[in-house]
Amino acid sequence: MKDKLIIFDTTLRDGEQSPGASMTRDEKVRIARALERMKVDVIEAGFPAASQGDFEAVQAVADAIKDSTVCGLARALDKDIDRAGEALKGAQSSRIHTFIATSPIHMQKKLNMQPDQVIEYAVRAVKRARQYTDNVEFSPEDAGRSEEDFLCRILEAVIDAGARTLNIPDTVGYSMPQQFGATIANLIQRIPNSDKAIFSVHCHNDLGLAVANSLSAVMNGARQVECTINGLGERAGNASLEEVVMAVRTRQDFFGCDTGLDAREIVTCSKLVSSITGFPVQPNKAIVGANAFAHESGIHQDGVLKNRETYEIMRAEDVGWSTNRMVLGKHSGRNAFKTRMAELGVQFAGEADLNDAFFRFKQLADKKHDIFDEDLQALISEQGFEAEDEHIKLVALKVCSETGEVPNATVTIRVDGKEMTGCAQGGGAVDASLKAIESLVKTGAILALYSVNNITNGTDAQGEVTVRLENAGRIVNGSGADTDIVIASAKAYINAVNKLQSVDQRQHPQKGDV
Ligand SMILES: CC(=O)SCCNC(=O)CCNC(=O)[C@H](O)C(C)(C)COP(=O)(O)OP(=O)(O)OC[C@H]1O[C@@H](n2cnc3c(N)ncnc32)[C@H](O)[C@@H]1OP(=O)(O)O
Ligand SMILES: CC(C)C(=O)C(=O)O
Repeated sequence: MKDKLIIFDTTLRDGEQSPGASMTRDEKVRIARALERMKVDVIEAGFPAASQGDFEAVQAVADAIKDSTVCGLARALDKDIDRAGEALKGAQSSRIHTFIATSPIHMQKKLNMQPDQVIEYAVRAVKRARQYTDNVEFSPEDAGRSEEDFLCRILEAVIDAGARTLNIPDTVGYSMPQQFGATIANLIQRIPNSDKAIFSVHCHNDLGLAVANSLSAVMNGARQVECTINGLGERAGNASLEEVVMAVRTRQDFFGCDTGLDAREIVTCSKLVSSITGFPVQPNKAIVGANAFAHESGIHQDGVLKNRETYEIMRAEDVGWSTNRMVLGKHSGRNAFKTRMAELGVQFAGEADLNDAFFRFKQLADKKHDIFDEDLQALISEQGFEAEDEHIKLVALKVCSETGEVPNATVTIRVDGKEMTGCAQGGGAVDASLKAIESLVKTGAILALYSVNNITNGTDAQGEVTVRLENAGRIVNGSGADTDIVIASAKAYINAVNKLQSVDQRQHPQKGDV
């Protein structure tokens, strides 16, 4: 039977201490419910003495949550502890978390207390908290910069006073993983009554080491980790819940313990916290970033298509993504391209067809950062147009358009292998270009419709132009796509002319007709 690692989520308390991340009572309840669905063991809902609003928020979370323990933070002061005790009255299972700083700098400069006085405050606070609940947690704040001997003294005293969880905070993110792990191991070994309490850690990310320090502590006997969704928290944040949980789960061989969390709720929780706080999740964030399970490069995509585990150590579905993603871009290869096309219902007749489409795809990918399904569909439908009786082809297009001047277009087309060039002016670059083409093909058709859709978003998006030509009762639609709207328009017009003339050819075949 594996050891259980308790997950103590402090998104609603330390997470809320991120400048700009404060939450209303109802928002806290919504997040708490999501955490409960994820089977988080302890939810630290706030600091009831901080304000009437936070008192009510903790009270509301305590009333709403049934399966997780609800915790409130309190300084080592009677008034704070009484406030926490009151706020948690309605909880099915409650915990009071009381703390006082133990580092020389905090004791001298902040608290203005002697070490013995700090121990007195701590013991008194734990005893008072025990009047409200058996479940009392004590934290020696700034333990990362505290003397180990003093930590041993104060922790032994608070265990005797009734604390059942001893949380060792690296309050300013100063510790190094090996050193922090050694501290945890030493405390467990040196404190005579340490077996009566669970050791916990609470690491900050000032040097980007919050998760590493937490995991090092787990390796050395800590059995509770305090963490937040998306790593939210004071300054650079706390250890990120999703990273801790998935590291321990993915490397059970290494840690020998696991959490009881339903990790499939992680992504939902992450999105909820991000939307409520307005803190976006960076795309390359482990586990919950948009790119965490996305592959763009051909070699990786090919590997993943052959066997997912070549480049994935977790399954996207196991943390709540619907699936992993193959992102098509300029680094992609044929295997991924063909697979995505098959998913879109496109089968290639043979290797030559695939190569042709793939070549056009790479050309597009060089022009455009993100290739979406719509881009691929446009690519294929264009390929379809070319396969039709396309005896007119666009060779070159030059447009002159400047303020105060009438736009001018020069177009070269190839008609049955013969190049011809024409010029025209127009009301705009598109108008001039279509008139220049018409001056060469002379369909006499009416332009019945012209529409532009940006296939995807962004200024480098592909534009898809549709034109409708009418001539002597015949109607054809043509379309063309390009990152340049004027070129897309010219392609669409020529596509429509090709269709028109192929209809003409079928009805009135005339050799050499343009
Ligand atoms: C590391 C952490 O994350 S700890 C949690 C941090 N979170 C917060 O501070 C958010 C909630 N805080 C608040 O709303 C306010 O700071 C309150 C209501 C708690 C206190 O407000 P105020 O009474 O105006 O005090 P203020 O914040 O200016 O100063 C803190 C006081 O608490 C004392 N104090 C700090 N920590 C503790 C402690 N653990 N136990 C006892 N006293 C403490 C300080 O020495 C200082 O006392 P002083 O005013 O006698 O010098
Ligand atoms: C209250 C304690 C656990 C804390 O938030 C810290 O030390 O960072």
